[in-house]
Amino acid sequence: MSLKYALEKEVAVAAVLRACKLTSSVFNKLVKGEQLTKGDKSPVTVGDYAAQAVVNTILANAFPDDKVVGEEDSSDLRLETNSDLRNRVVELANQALTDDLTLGDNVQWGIGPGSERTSGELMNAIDRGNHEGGKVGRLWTLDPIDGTKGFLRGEQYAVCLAFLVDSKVQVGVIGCPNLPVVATNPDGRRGCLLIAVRGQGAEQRSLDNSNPQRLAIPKFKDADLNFLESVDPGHSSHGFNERVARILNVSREPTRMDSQAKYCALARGDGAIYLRMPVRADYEEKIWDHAAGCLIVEEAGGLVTDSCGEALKFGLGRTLGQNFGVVGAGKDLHSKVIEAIKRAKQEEAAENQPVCLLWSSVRFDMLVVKSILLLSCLMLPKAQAEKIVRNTDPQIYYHGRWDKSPGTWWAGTGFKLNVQNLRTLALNLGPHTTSPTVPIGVSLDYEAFVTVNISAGNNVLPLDSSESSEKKNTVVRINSWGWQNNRVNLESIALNADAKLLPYTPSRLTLQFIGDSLSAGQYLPQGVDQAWPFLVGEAFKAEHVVVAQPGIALTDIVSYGNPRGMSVQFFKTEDSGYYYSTDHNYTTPWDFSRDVPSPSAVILHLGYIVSTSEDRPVHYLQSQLNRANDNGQNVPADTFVQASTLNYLVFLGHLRKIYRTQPLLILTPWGWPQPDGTVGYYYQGKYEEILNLWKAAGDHSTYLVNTTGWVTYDDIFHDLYGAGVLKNSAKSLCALVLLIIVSISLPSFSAMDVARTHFGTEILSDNEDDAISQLRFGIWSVCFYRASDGDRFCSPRHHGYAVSIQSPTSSDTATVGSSWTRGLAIHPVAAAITFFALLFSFSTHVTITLVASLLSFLAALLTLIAFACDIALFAFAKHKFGDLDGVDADTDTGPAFWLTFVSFFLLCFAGCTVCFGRRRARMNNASSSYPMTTSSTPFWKRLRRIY
Ligand SMILES: Nc1ncnc2c1ncn2[C@@H]1O[C@H](COP(=O)(O)O)[C@@H](O)[C@H]1OP(=O)(O)O
Ligand SMILES: [Mg+2]
Repeated sequence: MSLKYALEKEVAVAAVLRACKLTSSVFNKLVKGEQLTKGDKSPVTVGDYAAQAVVNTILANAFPDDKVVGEEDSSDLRLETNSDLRNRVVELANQALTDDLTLGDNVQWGIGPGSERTSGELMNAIDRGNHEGGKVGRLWTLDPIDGTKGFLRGEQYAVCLAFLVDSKVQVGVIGCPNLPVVATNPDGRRGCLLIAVRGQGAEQRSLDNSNPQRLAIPKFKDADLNFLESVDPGHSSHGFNERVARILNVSREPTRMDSQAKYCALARGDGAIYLRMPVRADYEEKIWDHAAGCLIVEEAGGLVTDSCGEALKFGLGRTLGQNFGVVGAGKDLHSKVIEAIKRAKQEEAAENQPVCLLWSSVRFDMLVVKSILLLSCLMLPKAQAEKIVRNTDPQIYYHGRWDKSPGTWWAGTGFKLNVQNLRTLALNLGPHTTSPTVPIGVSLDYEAFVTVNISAGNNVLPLDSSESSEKKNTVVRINSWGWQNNRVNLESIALNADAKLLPYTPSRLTLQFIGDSLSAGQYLPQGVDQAWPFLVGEAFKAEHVVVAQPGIALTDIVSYGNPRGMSVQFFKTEDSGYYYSTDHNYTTPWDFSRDVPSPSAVILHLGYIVSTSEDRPVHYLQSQLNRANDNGQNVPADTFVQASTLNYLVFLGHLRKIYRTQPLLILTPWGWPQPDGTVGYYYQGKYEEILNLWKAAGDHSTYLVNTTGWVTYDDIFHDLYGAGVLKNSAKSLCALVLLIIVSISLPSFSAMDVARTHFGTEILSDNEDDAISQLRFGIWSVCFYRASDGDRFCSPRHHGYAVSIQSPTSSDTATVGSSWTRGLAIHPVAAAITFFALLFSFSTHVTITLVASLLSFLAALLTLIAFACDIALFAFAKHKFGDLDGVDADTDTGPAFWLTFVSFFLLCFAGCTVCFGRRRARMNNASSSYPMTTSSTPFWKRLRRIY
C-alpha cells in the first residue's frame, strides 16, 4: 500500500528537478536575443519555454489523460522569425529530457537517454498547458519559471508545479535553484526543493533530491515579525504592506524576493507574513502563481486566503477570479493580519478625504495646524471604501455579445447584477469605450430603463440611495442601447463596501432576436430599448438578446457600411463601426457556450435590406426626403432563398448547428406601408418557400410567422420619421388657410359669405336706396346686389352689423340685428388659435406636440362655436325674410359656412393624430416590471433623474 498521490508526487519531483537543472544551466549561458517580450510586456526566455516543454512531456507520458494549465504557449515561438529561439528551446529541452535517470526516475515518463523529441512534439508539449482549467477533474498547473525578472537578475525564481483534484490542490512541488538552503546563511549552499502533499505535511530537500527536512512554521514573537513581499511594486502594493506593518507593530524590514520562493520562505519560517495586495484593479492572479506555494504553506501549518479571509478559488479557470489580494501566515497569526488589513483599508479610505490628506502633508512643527486638521479629519464621516467587482466575476450576468476587451457589441448587449445592500454603483470603463459617450439604459428592480451617458473612466451611476435599507436585494439591469457604434468596455464595477453581489437568477425564457435597423431601434429616442424585440422580450418577462444593426444584409455583401452580411456577422463579427480598428477583424467566432441559459426560441426578421426595389417601392417619405440610396440591395428573390453563397437556407443551417432543438421563428417582413393605406410586401411567397425547403430537409421546429397586416403607415412613419407630425401639420395648415379666408370674408372676398338670400321680388333695404335682388352675410359686413344692374354695395366693415328689409306691400320690416352677427367674430379667433396649433405641431418634443394637440382641439371648439353662429344667422335670416309679407325670399348657406364646417373636422383630426401618436409612443415606452427574484418591495424606486 502506498500513500495517496505518491505517484503524482514522484512524477512532479522528477519533472521539477529536471526543469531546475535546465533553468540553472540556461541562466549561466543566456545570451542576448534568447528572450521575448510577451503581450503583457513581461519577459519570457528560452528557459521558460524549454522548462514547460520538459515538464509537460513528462506529465503527458505519466498521466496522458490529465489536463495542464501552464503559463506559456508556443504561438510566438512557432513564428518563422523566431526559429533560432525555437531551435534553442528544442536543444535545451532535449538535453534535460535525455539526461541520465536518477533515483526514483522512470523511463516510462519519457526521460533518460534516447528520449529526444522533435521540435513539433515539444511545441505541442508546451501547448498542452493551454487548458482553461475548471472545477472538476484532475488538473496540473505549472509556472516553468515563476519570477522571470528575478531569474534574469540572477535572484530568486522558482519552478512551480501543483496537482489539483476537483479544484483542490493535492500536491505542490517548488524548485528554487537560487534559494539558500539555510536562510541565515545567504552565502552558503543554494538550491531547494519544497514538496507538500495534502494531509502528509511539507518538506524541503536540496536540489539533488537529498536531505529531506520537515517544515513547520514557527510561532513568531511580535518583535520578530516581518513581511515577505514582491520585489516588483507593480505586482503588490508596498505602501499598503507598510500600513499593515504599522498597525501590527512590525519593526523589521520586509524581505523582498521574486516568485513563489516567498511561500517557501514562509513555510520555512524565514519570514512571518506573505502579503500581496493588488496594485491594478483589473489584474487577476493566476492559479500557477499560487497553487503549489499555497499547499506548501498550509502543510507547514499556515493558512493562505485572500485579503478578506476567503479561501483562494482554484476552480474558476486560469485565474483566481475575484479573490482580492493574497495573505499567508501561520494559523495563529493569520486572523490578526486579516484584522489589520481591514483597519488599513478603512484608514486608507478615510485618508482619501482631502482634509486628511492635508493633515498628513503638514509638517509636525506646525503642531496647531496639524492638530486642527487631524480633528477635522477624525470628525469627518469616513469615506466609503469601495468593493471592486472585476469584469470576470461569475456573479455578473452578461447577456448579448461581448468581445474580448470585454466590450459590448450589438445594441442591447449588457449585464445584470443582483446586489444586496446596494447604495453606490460605478462603472469603470476601459479605453475601448466609444468616445465621447455611450448611452446605456439602466433599470433597477425591473422598473423602466432610464438613459445614462457614460464614457471611458469612472462613471458613478446616479442611484437614489435615500430609500436604502439593509439586506435588500436590488436587480440592476444595464445595456448599451445605441443602435450602432456603441461599445462599453467594462473593466470593473465599484459598489459600496458593504454591498454583496449575489447570483442573478435569469428568467427561464430566453429569446434570441436576429434583425436589422427596425430591430436595432434605429432613430428611436432610446434605441434598441424601444425597439420591437426588446419590448417583446420585456413583455414576455424573458431574457433577450438582440443581434441587429441598421443596414445589415442577410447575404454576404457590402451593405450600408457593413462589409459582411448577417450570415457571417452572427457567428463571428464586428460592427461596421469597428471595421477599421485593428482589434477587430471579422475572424473571432462568438462563444455561444456563454449564452446561459441558451435561448428558448430564435426569432428572425430579415430581408428588407437586401430586397429589390421593385419588390419594395420607395415610400412617400423617402421620396420626400430624397434618401435616394435606400432602394435595397437588389438581391434577387431566388438568391435570397437559396443560392451557392450565403443565403437564408444556409444561414438557417448554421443557426441549427448552435441552436439544435430550439424553435426558429421566421417573421415575414412587416412590409413597406404607403400613405394611401396599401403595404408593399417584398419577397412575397419566398418565406413560405424557405420553410418548405427547410422542412423538406428534415427540420420541423421552424415556423413561419406571417406578419401581413401587422403594420400600417402610421405605425412606422408616424413616430419614427415624423410623418405623423407632417400629416398633423398639414391638417392644421389647411384649417388655418380656410379659416383665414373665411375671416377676411366680405367685402374683400365677395363669395365668402356665411348665408345669402335671393329675392324674387324687388325689395328695399334700410342700407340701400335702390331695389335689391340679393344680399350676402359676411363676417364683417353685408353686401347687396342691385336689382337693376347687379352692382354690389357693401356696408362698412363693422363688428356686429345689422340689416333691415322692407316689405314692398306693407310697412312690415324684417331686421337681422347686430346681436346675430356679432358672434361671427369668433372665426378669426379660431384662425389665430389654429395658427399656434400649427406652429407647435412641427415640434417632435412630446410635451409640445401635446400642447399642439390641445390647441387644435381648442381651435376646433371655437370653430364649432363660430359654425353655430353661422347656423343661427342662416336660420334666423331664412325665418325672418321668409315670413315677410309679399316677399319671395330664398335664404341659402354660403361658402364660408361650409368652409367653417370643414375646418372644424380638420382641426378635430389634427388634434386626434397627436393624441393617438402619443398613445402609441407611450406603448413603445412601456416597460414591464417583473420581479423574478425573491426581493419584496423595491427600495430604489428609480434612478435620480439628474441627467
Ligand atoms: N499587476 C500584477 N499584479 C500582481 N502580479 C502580477 C502582475 N503582473 C504580473 N504579475 C505576476 O506576478 C508574478 C511574480 O510575482 P512576484 O513579483 O511576487 O515575484 C509573476 O507570475 C507575474 O506574472 P507574469 O509571469 O505573467 O509576469
Ligand atoms: Mg509566475
